[in-house]
Amino acid sequence: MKYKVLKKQNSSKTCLVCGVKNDLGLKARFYQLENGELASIFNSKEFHQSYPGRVHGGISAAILDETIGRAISVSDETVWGVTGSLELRYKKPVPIDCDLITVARVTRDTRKLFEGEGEIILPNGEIAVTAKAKYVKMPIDQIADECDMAEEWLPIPDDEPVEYIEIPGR
Ligand SMILES: CCCCCCCC(=O)SCCNC(=O)CCNC(=O)[C@H](O)C(C)(C)COP(=O)(O)OP(=O)(O)OC[C@H]1O[C@@H](n2cnc3c(N)ncnc32)[C@H](O)[C@@H]1OP(=O)(O)O
Repeated sequence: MKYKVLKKQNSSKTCLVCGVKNDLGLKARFYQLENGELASIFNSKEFHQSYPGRVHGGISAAILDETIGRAISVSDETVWGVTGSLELRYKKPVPIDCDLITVARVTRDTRKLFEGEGEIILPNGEIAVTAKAKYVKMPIDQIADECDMAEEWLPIPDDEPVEYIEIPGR
């Protein structure tokens, strides 16, 4: 099924997952969808692998952590949080050299915490990895006290604007 993109989220400069200047990172892009979910897209590279040809489980954990954590911005972009817990189930190998879609949503939102779930979906529609995570809400200046957000948290120029995202298997 195809979903309309309502907004492309900002990215940071150096984050392992979204950092635009981190050449060894995933350079993932994050898109808010019309159905309230958040989708991320990244292309897995050889240097993300564990066994030959297979994305490292820690990389899958990282993309799920960030996609679920960012899903809170769909309803409130002033909320920031740090990961308190992350539980994963690795169901299928995730291949390298592949455009991978991760989709996430918030399942619980309280004054102090939010929880969410998400999955990495393979191009053939199979769900490769699922995760549930819990975040403790925290003001951004408490998470990163010496960070200048105007320099660190940037809109990404849209060379090729993405208007719709097809989520395989739906
Ligand atoms: C939003 C953008 C997406 C970002 C995605 C990526 C995020 C990251 O990678 S962050 C890096 C990894 N995580 C961290 O560095 C966090 C390190 N840990 C900490 O700073 C602290 O342990 C912290 C803030 C999680 C909790 O601090 P603490 O003083 O224990 O909090 P406290 O006020 O006692 O607890 C608040 C609530 O959170 C719950 N909680 C605390 N720690 C955890 C935990 N690890 N897991 C689950 N729940 C927790 C408590 O049970 C409490 O709930 P309740 O009031 O209902 O009992």
